[in-house]
Amino acid sequence: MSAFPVPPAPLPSLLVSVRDPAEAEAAQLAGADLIDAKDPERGALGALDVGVVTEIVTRIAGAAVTSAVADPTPDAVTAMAATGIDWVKTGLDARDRRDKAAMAALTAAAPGRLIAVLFAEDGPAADLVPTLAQAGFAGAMIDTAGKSGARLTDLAEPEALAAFTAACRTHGLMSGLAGSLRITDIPVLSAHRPDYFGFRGGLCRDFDRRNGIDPLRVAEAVRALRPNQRDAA
Ligand SMILES: O=C[C@H](O)COP(=O)(O)O
Repeated sequence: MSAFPVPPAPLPSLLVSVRDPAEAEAAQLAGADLIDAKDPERGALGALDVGVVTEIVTRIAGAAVTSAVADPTPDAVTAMAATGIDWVKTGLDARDRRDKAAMAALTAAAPGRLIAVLFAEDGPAADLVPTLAQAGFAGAMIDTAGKSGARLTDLAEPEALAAFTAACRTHGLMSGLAGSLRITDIPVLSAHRPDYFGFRGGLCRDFDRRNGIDPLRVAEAVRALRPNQRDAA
């Protein structure tokens, strides 16, 4: 046995998607690690106006890490990066996944700060990770494109998720898992060791992602992520 204890693997962080500064503040105060600006009325990857994102950045004021969705064009990514957000997320659909030049143009618009959002509906993603790393993405996550039916766990086999997060670790990319997750998914999916879990609907009133964030559910998700950690208060 080693004389030195092996440090435990870092626990996944909690990303919560918010639509405005009030939700951002509520989610941060409830313990979210990563505040993600997104318009839930506009599907999986609805970008908010840059003015609203700037207000969210100002309201959070460094109390949590921030991210925001941008449309998949260099101009949109540049504009979102200029808000002062930490990370910019942009979707890569099945066609975008094959276009290396377009990927490089996107990452050049937010060097070191762009996260690729892949969709579970497009199939396994592990094989794409080396290409994403080469194109300059800082991270990659899997989400679901559809937000009214199948969840991540319906669309992706555990082996595919494990291969994806492992490939991200190998290639130095931050990894995330999302897609109509519920708090009860956390213990099961934690086995894949993603860097973060992305939530919206599962932390909203009535589990409807168009409703407001429920801070009690955010706090419950934090407890599920850190079962051995006592509340700070
Ligand atoms: O980035 C994460 C998404 O906002 C997750 O949304 P959802 O939990 O409603 O699928």
